[in-house]
Amino acid sequence: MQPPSIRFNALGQVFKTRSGQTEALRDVSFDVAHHEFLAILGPSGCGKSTLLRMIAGLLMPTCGNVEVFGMPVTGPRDDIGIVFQKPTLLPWATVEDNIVFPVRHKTGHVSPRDRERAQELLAMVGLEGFGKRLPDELSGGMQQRVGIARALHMDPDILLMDEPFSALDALTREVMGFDLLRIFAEKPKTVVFITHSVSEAALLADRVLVMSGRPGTVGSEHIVPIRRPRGPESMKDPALLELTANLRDLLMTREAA
Ligand SMILES: Nc1ncnc2c1ncn2[C@@H]1O[C@H](COP(=O)(O)OP(=O)(O)OP(=O)(O)O)[C@@H](O)[C@H]1O
Repeated sequence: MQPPSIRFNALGQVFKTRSGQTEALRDVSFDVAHHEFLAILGPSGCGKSTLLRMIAGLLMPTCGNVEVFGMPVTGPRDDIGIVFQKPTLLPWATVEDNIVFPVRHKTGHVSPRDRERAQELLAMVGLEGFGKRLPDELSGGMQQRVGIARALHMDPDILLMDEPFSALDALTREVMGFDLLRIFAEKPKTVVFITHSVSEAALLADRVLVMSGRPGTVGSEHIVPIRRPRGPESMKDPALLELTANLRDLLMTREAA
């Protein structure tokens, strides 16, 4: 069996600010298995984004540690891709140039193969033929697809997604969820996916962590009891509906607390 891709060891995070200190996370321990899709749910401010930033090496924990592939994280790494709530594309660069931006940033040049791969990824995210457009010429959903293609371009082993669909309308969001299922079925990755949508978490993930807070800690974990491949019909699966109802109850209780 493969060792876990990500491991949190008794991790804590205290932010010190001019107005005092905030204990954002306390004693967080969990693993994310190789090619597991883990969704994280939890009340606002319980530290979900903070967890992602620590996996990505953008923030160091104040106690405990986070390991990626068995090594403590000490800084940003190339084998982790990140998709944020907003795609933050360079407005003056074409869609294709945005997708190859990380490789240009890392190596200083872009090869014909890099451009070919950008085209393949555009097709994969449903944007074939849009490579020469500027971001402003695309809808919010299309821009978010470009952000996903950019995160996949360096073929990262781990993909971190922080509420990637929260700025989208409900229908686009649902379509993007099904697209993600297809993309990861073609090319499995270890994914950590933060969302406030219970049904999105249950549809996409192998396992759902529900955090409680604050300080945030792991409240409970739930295996998603439906098989892959998944699609629109999975939304009607009684096991998924039961899990969704349970998660919703849990979150309501936690939000109220
Ligand atoms: N750089 C920072 N400096 C000070 N406090 C911070 C910083 N980053 C996060 N925090 C605090 O840490 C706590 C957790 O924040 P975080 O953004 O991780 O929560 P979250 O669960 O992702 O919230 P949401 O669901 O609303 O996006 C919050 O109380 C936040 O104010």
